[in-house]
Amino acid sequence: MITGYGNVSRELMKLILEKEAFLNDQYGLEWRITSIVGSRGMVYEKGGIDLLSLLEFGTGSNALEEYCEMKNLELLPFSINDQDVLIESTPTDIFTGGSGLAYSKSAIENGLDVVFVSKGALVNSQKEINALAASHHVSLKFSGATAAALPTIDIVQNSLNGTVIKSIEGILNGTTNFILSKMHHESISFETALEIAISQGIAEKNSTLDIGGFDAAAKAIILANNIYDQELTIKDAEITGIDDVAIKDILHAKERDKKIKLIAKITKDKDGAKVKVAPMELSSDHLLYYVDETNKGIIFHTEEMGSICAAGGASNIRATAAAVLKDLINLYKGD
Ligand SMILES: NC(=O)C1=CN([C@@H]2O[C@H](COP(=O)(O)OP(=O)(O)OC[C@H]3O[C@@H](n4cnc5c(N)ncnc54)[C@H](OP(=O)(O)O)[C@@H]3O)[C@@H](O)[C@H]2O)C=CC1
Ligand SMILES: N[C@@H](CC=O)C(=O)O
Repeated sequence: MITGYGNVSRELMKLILEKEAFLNDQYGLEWRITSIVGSRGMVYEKGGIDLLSLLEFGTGSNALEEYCEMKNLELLPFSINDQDVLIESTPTDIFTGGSGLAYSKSAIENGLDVVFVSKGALVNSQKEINALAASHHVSLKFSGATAAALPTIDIVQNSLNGTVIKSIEGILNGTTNFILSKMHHESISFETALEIAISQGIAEKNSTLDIGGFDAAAKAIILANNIYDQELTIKDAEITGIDDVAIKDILHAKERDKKIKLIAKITKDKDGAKVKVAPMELSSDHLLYYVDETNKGIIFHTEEMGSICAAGGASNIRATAAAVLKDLINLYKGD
């Protein structure tokens, strides 16, 4: 079941169709998507939605309505039927959790595992969601909500088990990194670079979430809450976006072989974890200096393993869909 039929969900359908044989051969997995929920209602077909036909239309409720018309179906009110997993991909509401919170709670209460692409539910209510999931014996995955194709939470939950993570710093938002890179390397204006990011489908529906640093903060909060067992929300983060970064600031940094990057920092002291997002000048001895365009990067500073850096995982809808597919595979392989 999918909530939110936008760019990412549609790309996921394409991936599932393209990789159908591979998923079956390699992992013994076969999925049927029986429900897709848009803001105007839900398509439900017990035997599975005809993805090839649906892909003939665009995205959103218009596409769902056109599909229903073609198949002689009605859009139904949201309900959960016989599904195993929800992929939550509605627009992120970082201040209240929005529809993503309502859909995911309802899914968990009905025994579905949840793969989060949106961040609102987790940023607002991670503890409540974790407790609900535990009481209903379901699993949660959220790579899509924690920088998608850039591995972050997977590293924490696998590669860093047993270590003390002292602090984290990262470039967690592709849109702002793209804008800053285009300004730095090509002297493209802020506005033009933002338009390109929007046209590529990587900016949030409300792009002030990217520009204002809220999206990076949301991802950092989800990581901080999971790593340090905290209950931070967006109100607890100190956030400065790139709104006030002017081309003269970029050029001033460039003259001194520096780059301005939007950096999210997670620190922990005796009072708990703190999240801070702000534009910073990085010099070329900083690993994140080399993370350009829509790429992202993260450095975990650990007590036992030193510093571990992952970089790449460019923000784009195919890479995000692939991160969702990875979560689905990791949920069910070996079942
Ligand atoms: N794009 C990206 O690269 C990435 C996106 N994400 C996250 O994934 C989520 C989806 O992103 P993306 O696909 O780009 O966004 P889109 O805006 O393309 O898609 C979201 C879809 O949700 C639908 N929608 C809106 N309100 C509701 C509602 N109440 N119930 C059901 N459906 C609703 C909208 O269609 P309609 O209203 O017409 O039904 C829209 O098509 C976001 O939360 C984003 O933060 C995460 C990682 C990367
Ligand atoms: N808007 C985000 C994409 C989803 O998380 C970004 O630019 O990285």
